[in-house]
Amino acid sequence: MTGNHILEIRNLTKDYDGKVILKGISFNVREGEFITLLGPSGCGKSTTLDIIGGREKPNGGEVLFEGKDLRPIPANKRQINTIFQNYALFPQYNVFDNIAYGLRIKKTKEEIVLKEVATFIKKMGLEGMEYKKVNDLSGGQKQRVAIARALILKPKILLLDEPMAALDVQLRKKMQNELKNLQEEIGITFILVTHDQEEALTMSDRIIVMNEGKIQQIGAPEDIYNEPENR
Ligand SMILES: Nc1ncnc2c1ncn2[C@@H]1O[C@H](COP(=O)(O)OP(=O)(O)OP(=O)(O)O)[C@@H](O)[C@H]1O
Repeated sequence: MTGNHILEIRNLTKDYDGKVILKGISFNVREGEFITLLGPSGCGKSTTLDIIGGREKPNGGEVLFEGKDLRPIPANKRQINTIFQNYALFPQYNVFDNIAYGLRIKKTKEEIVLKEVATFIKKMGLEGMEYKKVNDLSGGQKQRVAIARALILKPKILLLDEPMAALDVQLRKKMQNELKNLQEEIGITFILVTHDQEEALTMSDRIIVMNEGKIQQIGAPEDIYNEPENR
């Protein structure tokens, strides 16, 4: 962690059809940090992530990436990728083609695509599965394909929207460890959304506790655990 702020969120507001969802959200994210947005269903965690990723526009406030206003930059031009709960993989494609997708869209030379995909297949422990359809994979394997597909584009920030919510408890623990180790190894910034307190406490450098469109507390896991400002 270098201590520089890769992302600055200032006073974000958002409403859908007159219903206020975000009521002025502000926080900074340091480069290389593992940060978690924790809060109950409907508190605005995913909406915050969608604004950072460029899938939604805020009504007010600013998002700065490396000090520059992100708002005019379309989602596909941001150095930010997202992993969703259902992974949004292409079921008709095999593992290799799913991972290769982003590079091919960018018209990367096939020679480089082959090399890069092979690197990520190895890194994610997916050797031998290259030609399997993604629907024939286990939940954990699907998650690894989704991670490889996102990381191959070399984003500076990876957004993770409840990626482990669909996994059973044992696999969830395993994938939490894997994800944490991977983040430490590659050193890029992760922003995780979860409603699972234990997940937030075990994985994060800092936790942002949200409720009803507001931030209630920001702190290291031990601070949040020892001195919670609410339940
Ligand atoms: N595109 C949309 N149009 C209308 N309302 C929306 C839209 N997206 C989200 N909402 C509403 O905004 C509120 C906050 O949703 P959001 O997904 O940000 O919450 P969350 O904290 O991530 O919760 P969850 O874990 O349930 O996704 C919810 O009441 C949701 O119904």
